[in-house]
Amino acid sequence: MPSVYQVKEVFYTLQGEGARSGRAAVFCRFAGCNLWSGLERDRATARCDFCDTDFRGTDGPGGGRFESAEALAEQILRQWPRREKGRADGGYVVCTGGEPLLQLDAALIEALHARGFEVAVETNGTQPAPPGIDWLCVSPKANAPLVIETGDELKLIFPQPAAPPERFAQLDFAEFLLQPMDGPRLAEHTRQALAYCQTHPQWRLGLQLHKLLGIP
Ligand SMILES: C[S@@+](CC[C@H](N)C(=O)[O-])C[C@H]1O[C@@H](n2cnc3c(N)ncnc32)[C@H](O)[C@@H]1O
Ligand SMILES: Nc1nc2[nH]cc(C(=O)O)c2c(=O)[nH]1
Ligand code: SF4
Ligand SMILES: [Mg+2]
Repeated sequence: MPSVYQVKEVFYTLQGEGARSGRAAVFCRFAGCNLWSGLERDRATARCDFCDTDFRGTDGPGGGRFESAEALAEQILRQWPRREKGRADGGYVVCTGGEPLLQLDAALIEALHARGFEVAVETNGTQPAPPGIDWLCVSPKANAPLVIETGDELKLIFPQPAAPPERFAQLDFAEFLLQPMDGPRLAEHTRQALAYCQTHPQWRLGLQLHKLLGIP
Protein backbone atom coordinates (compact mmCIF):
# COMPACT_ATOMS: atom_id res chain seq x y z
CA MET A 1 0.00 0.00 0.00
CA PRO A 2 1.45 3.45 -0.80
CA SER A 3 2.10 5.43 2.38
CA VAL A 4 0.21 8.26 0.75
CA TYR A 5 -1.82 8.62 -2.44
CA GLN A 6 -0.82 11.64 -4.51
CA VAL A 7 -3.77 12.89 -6.52
CA LYS A 8 -3.81 15.72 -9.03
CA GLU A 9 -7.58 16.19 -9.08
CA VAL A 10 -10.91 14.55 -8.28
CA PHE A 11 -13.90 15.77 -10.30
CA TYR A 12 -17.35 14.76 -11.49
CA THR A 13 -17.98 14.63 -15.23
CA LEU A 14 -18.97 12.21 -18.01
CA GLN A 15 -16.62 9.49 -19.24
CA GLY A 16 -15.61 11.07 -22.52
CA GLU A 17 -13.65 8.20 -24.03
CA GLY A 18 -13.97 4.63 -25.09
CA ALA A 19 -16.69 2.02 -24.96
CA ARG A 20 -18.34 3.57 -21.89
CA SER A 21 -18.33 7.10 -23.22
CA GLY A 22 -21.28 9.17 -22.00
CA ARG A 23 -21.54 7.62 -18.55
CA ALA A 24 -21.48 9.90 -15.51
CA ALA A 25 -18.33 9.31 -13.48
CA VAL A 26 -16.08 10.69 -10.78
CA PHE A 27 -12.54 10.96 -12.12
CA CYS A 28 -9.62 10.40 -9.79
CA ARG A 29 -6.50 11.61 -11.56
CA PHE A 30 -3.36 10.31 -9.85
CA ALA A 31 -0.22 12.44 -10.05
CA GLY A 32 2.83 11.23 -11.95
CA CYS A 33 3.57 8.93 -14.86
CA ASN A 34 6.36 6.48 -15.70
CA LEU A 35 6.47 7.52 -19.39
CA TRP A 36 6.76 11.33 -19.09
CA SER A 37 7.74 13.80 -16.36
CA GLY A 38 4.88 16.07 -17.36
CA LEU A 39 7.31 18.92 -18.06
CA GLU A 40 7.09 20.41 -21.56
CA ARG A 41 10.88 20.61 -21.76
CA ASP A 42 11.02 16.79 -21.48
CA ARG A 43 8.24 16.03 -23.95
CA ALA A 44 10.43 15.50 -27.03
CA THR A 45 12.55 12.87 -25.27
CA ALA A 46 9.73 11.20 -23.32
CA ARG A 47 8.65 7.62 -24.03
CA CYS A 48 5.11 8.98 -24.42
CA ASP A 49 5.28 12.34 -26.23
CA PHE A 50 1.66 13.11 -27.17
CA CYS A 51 0.02 13.33 -23.75
CA ASP A 52 -2.93 15.74 -23.50
CA THR A 53 -2.98 15.90 -19.70
CA ASP A 54 -1.53 17.92 -16.82
CA PHE A 55 -0.87 15.32 -14.13
CA ARG A 56 1.93 17.01 -12.18
CA GLY A 57 1.44 17.85 -8.55
CA THR A 58 -1.53 17.61 -6.22
CA ASP A 59 -2.88 21.11 -6.68
CA GLY A 60 -5.92 20.54 -8.91
CA PRO A 61 -9.60 20.74 -7.89
CA GLY A 62 -10.29 18.08 -5.25
CA GLY A 63 -6.68 16.89 -5.39
CA GLY A 64 -4.20 16.46 -2.59
CA ARG A 65 -2.18 13.97 -0.60
CA PHE A 66 -4.38 11.32 1.00
CA GLU A 67 -2.95 9.39 3.93
CA SER A 68 -5.16 6.32 3.57
CA ALA A 69 -7.43 4.45 1.16
CA GLU A 70 -10.39 5.43 3.34
CA ALA A 71 -9.53 9.14 3.12
CA LEU A 72 -9.26 9.07 -0.67
CA ALA A 73 -12.43 6.97 -1.05
CA GLU A 74 -14.30 9.53 1.09
CA GLN A 75 -13.06 12.36 -1.15
CA ILE A 76 -14.28 10.46 -4.23
CA LEU A 77 -17.62 9.74 -2.54
CA ARG A 78 -18.14 13.45 -1.85
CA GLN A 79 -18.21 14.15 -5.61
CA TRP A 80 -20.99 11.66 -6.37
CA PRO A 81 -24.37 13.44 -6.53
CA ARG A 82 -26.58 10.75 -4.94
CA ARG A 83 -25.27 9.54 -1.61
CA GLU A 84 -27.26 7.59 0.96
CA LYS A 85 -25.94 6.26 4.27
CA GLY A 86 -22.35 6.93 3.26
CA ARG A 87 -22.69 5.04 -0.01
CA ALA A 88 -22.89 5.85 -3.71
CA ASP A 89 -24.73 2.79 -4.97
CA GLY A 90 -24.57 2.71 -8.76
CA GLY A 91 -21.62 5.10 -8.59
CA TYR A 92 -18.85 4.96 -11.13
CA VAL A 93 -15.26 6.08 -10.59
CA VAL A 94 -12.57 6.25 -13.28
CA CYS A 95 -9.02 6.06 -11.97
CA THR A 96 -6.63 7.73 -14.37
CA GLY A 97 -3.60 9.96 -14.31
CA GLY A 98 -0.80 10.16 -14.96
CA GLU A 99 -0.43 6.44 -14.59
CA PRO A 100 -2.90 5.17 -12.00
CA LEU A 101 -1.33 1.73 -11.60
CA LEU A 102 1.72 3.31 -9.97
CA GLN A 103 -0.55 4.01 -6.97
CA LEU A 104 -3.93 2.26 -7.19
CA ASP A 105 -3.96 -0.81 -4.95
CA ALA A 106 -6.37 -3.45 -3.68
CA ALA A 107 -7.01 -1.46 -0.48
CA LEU A 108 -8.32 1.55 -2.40
CA ILE A 109 -10.42 -0.63 -4.71
CA GLU A 110 -11.94 -2.32 -1.65
CA ALA A 111 -12.65 1.02 0.00
CA LEU A 112 -14.44 2.20 -3.17
CA HIS A 113 -16.44 -1.03 -3.50
CA ALA A 114 -17.44 -0.68 0.17
CA ARG A 115 -19.01 2.66 -0.77
CA GLY A 116 -20.95 1.20 -3.71
CA PHE A 117 -18.67 2.31 -6.54
CA GLU A 118 -17.85 0.40 -9.68
CA VAL A 119 -14.15 0.97 -10.37
CA ALA A 120 -12.76 1.66 -13.85
CA VAL A 121 -9.11 2.23 -14.73
CA GLU A 122 -7.36 3.95 -17.64
CA THR A 123 -3.81 2.62 -17.93
CA ASN A 124 -0.86 2.54 -20.29
CA GLY A 125 -0.52 -1.18 -19.53
CA THR A 126 3.10 -1.09 -18.38
CA GLN A 127 2.34 -2.10 -14.76
CA PRO A 128 0.49 -5.15 -13.46
CA ALA A 129 -3.05 -4.41 -12.30
CA PRO A 130 -4.24 -5.10 -8.73
CA PRO A 131 -7.24 -7.43 -8.26
CA GLY A 132 -10.81 -6.14 -8.16
CA ILE A 133 -10.94 -3.69 -11.07
CA ASP A 134 -14.39 -3.74 -12.70
CA TRP A 135 -13.50 -2.13 -16.05
CA LEU A 136 -9.95 -2.10 -17.35
CA CYS A 137 -9.05 0.10 -20.31
CA VAL A 138 -5.53 -0.35 -21.66
CA SER A 139 -3.99 2.21 -24.02
CA PRO A 140 -0.63 0.89 -25.26
CA LYS A 141 2.25 3.21 -26.02
CA ALA A 142 4.70 2.52 -28.87
CA ASN A 143 7.88 2.96 -26.85
CA ALA A 144 6.85 1.13 -23.70
CA PRO A 145 6.44 -2.55 -22.79
CA LEU A 146 2.89 -3.88 -22.59
CA VAL A 147 2.50 -6.22 -19.60
CA ILE A 148 -1.33 -6.23 -19.45
CA GLU A 149 -2.60 -8.34 -22.33
CA THR A 150 -6.14 -8.92 -21.15
CA GLY A 151 -8.91 -6.54 -20.12
CA ASP A 152 -12.22 -5.01 -21.09
CA GLU A 153 -11.15 -2.39 -23.58
CA LEU A 154 -8.06 -1.81 -25.69
CA LYS A 155 -8.01 1.86 -26.70
CA LEU A 156 -5.19 2.58 -29.09
CA ILE A 157 -4.24 6.18 -29.81
CA PHE A 158 -3.88 6.43 -33.58
CA PRO A 159 -1.67 6.73 -35.47
CA GLN A 160 1.44 5.54 -33.67
CA PRO A 161 3.60 4.24 -36.54
CA ALA A 162 5.60 1.97 -34.23
CA ALA A 163 2.42 0.57 -32.66
CA PRO A 164 0.02 -0.35 -35.46
CA PRO A 165 -3.38 -1.85 -34.54
CA GLU A 166 -2.40 -5.22 -36.00
CA ARG A 167 0.03 -5.66 -33.11
CA PHE A 168 -2.84 -5.73 -30.61
CA ALA A 169 -5.76 -7.22 -32.54
CA GLN A 170 -5.24 -10.76 -31.18
CA LEU A 171 -5.09 -9.78 -27.51
CA ASP A 172 -7.81 -10.78 -25.06
CA PHE A 173 -10.04 -7.69 -24.91
CA ALA A 174 -13.80 -7.36 -25.37
CA GLU A 175 -13.65 -4.01 -27.18
CA PHE A 176 -11.11 -2.54 -29.59
CA LEU A 177 -11.15 1.22 -30.15
CA LEU A 178 -9.05 3.64 -32.15
CA GLN A 179 -8.90 7.12 -30.64
CA PRO A 180 -7.44 9.75 -32.96
CA MET A 181 -4.34 11.42 -31.53
CA ASP A 182 -5.25 14.96 -30.48
CA GLY A 183 -2.93 17.84 -31.33
CA PRO A 184 -2.37 20.06 -34.35
CA ARG A 185 -3.09 17.16 -36.74
CA LEU A 186 -6.29 15.90 -35.08
CA ALA A 187 -8.41 16.27 -38.24
CA GLU A 188 -6.00 14.20 -40.30
CA HIS A 189 -5.69 11.56 -37.56
CA THR A 190 -9.47 11.35 -37.33
CA ARG A 191 -9.78 10.72 -41.08
CA GLN A 192 -7.08 8.05 -40.91
CA ALA A 193 -8.70 6.32 -37.93
CA LEU A 194 -12.10 6.41 -39.65
CA ALA A 195 -10.62 4.79 -42.76
CA TYR A 196 -8.90 2.11 -40.69
CA CYS A 197 -12.11 1.22 -38.84
CA GLN A 198 -14.00 0.95 -42.11
CA THR A 199 -11.48 -1.50 -43.53
CA HIS A 200 -10.96 -3.36 -40.20
CA PRO A 201 -14.39 -3.64 -38.53
CA GLN A 202 -12.98 -5.29 -35.42
CA TRP A 203 -12.05 -1.74 -34.47
CA ARG A 204 -14.40 1.10 -33.72
CA LEU A 205 -13.79 4.79 -33.71
CA GLY A 206 -13.71 6.55 -30.35
CA LEU A 207 -13.90 10.34 -30.25
CA GLN A 208 -13.12 12.34 -27.12
CA LEU A 209 -16.65 13.44 -26.23
CA HIS A 210 -15.59 15.70 -23.33
CA LYS A 211 -13.48 17.81 -25.69
CA LEU A 212 -16.40 18.15 -28.10
CA LEU A 213 -18.62 19.19 -25.17
CA GLY A 214 -16.04 21.49 -23.60
CA ILE A 215 -16.23 19.76 -20.20
CA PRO A 216 -13.32 18.42 -18.07
C1 LIG B 1 -3.81 10.90 -19.95
S1 LIG B 1 -3.96 9.18 -20.12
C2 LIG B 1 -3.85 8.61 -18.42
C3 LIG B 1 -3.94 7.12 -18.28
C4 LIG B 1 -2.73 6.30 -18.72
N1 LIG B 1 -1.49 6.93 -18.40
C5 LIG B 1 -2.80 6.00 -20.20
O1 LIG B 1 -1.99 6.53 -20.95
O2 LIG B 1 -3.68 5.23 -20.57
C6 LIG B 1 -5.71 8.97 -20.48
C7 LIG B 1 -6.06 8.58 -21.89
O3 LIG B 1 -5.77 9.67 -22.75
C8 LIG B 1 -5.17 9.17 -23.91
N2 LIG B 1 -4.46 10.26 -24.55
C9 LIG B 1 -3.38 10.90 -24.07
N3 LIG B 1 -2.97 11.86 -24.92
C10 LIG B 1 -3.81 11.83 -25.97
C11 LIG B 1 -3.90 12.58 -27.18
N4 LIG B 1 -3.03 13.54 -27.49
N5 LIG B 1 -4.91 12.29 -28.03
C12 LIG B 1 -5.80 11.31 -27.73
N6 LIG B 1 -5.76 10.57 -26.61
C13 LIG B 1 -4.78 10.82 -25.73
C14 LIG B 1 -4.31 8.05 -23.37
O4 LIG B 1 -3.85 7.15 -24.37
C15 LIG B 1 -5.25 7.40 -22.41
O5 LIG B 1 -6.10 6.50 -23.08
N1 LIG C 1 -14.41 13.51 -19.44
C1 LIG C 1 -13.23 12.88 -19.49
N2 LIG C 1 -13.20 11.60 -19.91
C2 LIG C 1 -11.99 10.98 -19.90
N3 LIG C 1 -11.73 9.69 -20.19
C3 LIG C 1 -10.44 9.43 -19.98
C4 LIG C 1 -9.82 10.60 -19.52
C5 LIG C 1 -8.45 10.63 -19.01
O1 LIG C 1 -7.81 11.68 -18.97
O2 LIG C 1 -7.99 9.56 -18.60
C6 LIG C 1 -10.80 11.59 -19.49
C7 LIG C 1 -10.84 12.96 -19.11
O3 LIG C 1 -9.85 13.63 -18.81
N4 LIG C 1 -12.09 13.56 -19.12
S1 SF4 D 1 1.26 7.21 -20.44
FE1 SF4 D 1 -0.70 8.28 -20.18
S2 SF4 D 1 -0.37 9.86 -18.60
FE2 SF4 D 1 1.63 9.06 -19.20
S3 SF4 D 1 2.34 10.56 -20.66
FE3 SF4 D 1 1.33 8.92 -21.84
S4 SF4 D 1 -0.84 9.48 -22.06
FE4 SF4 D 1 0.10 10.83 -20.51
MG1 LIG E 1 -8.03 13.30 -20.33
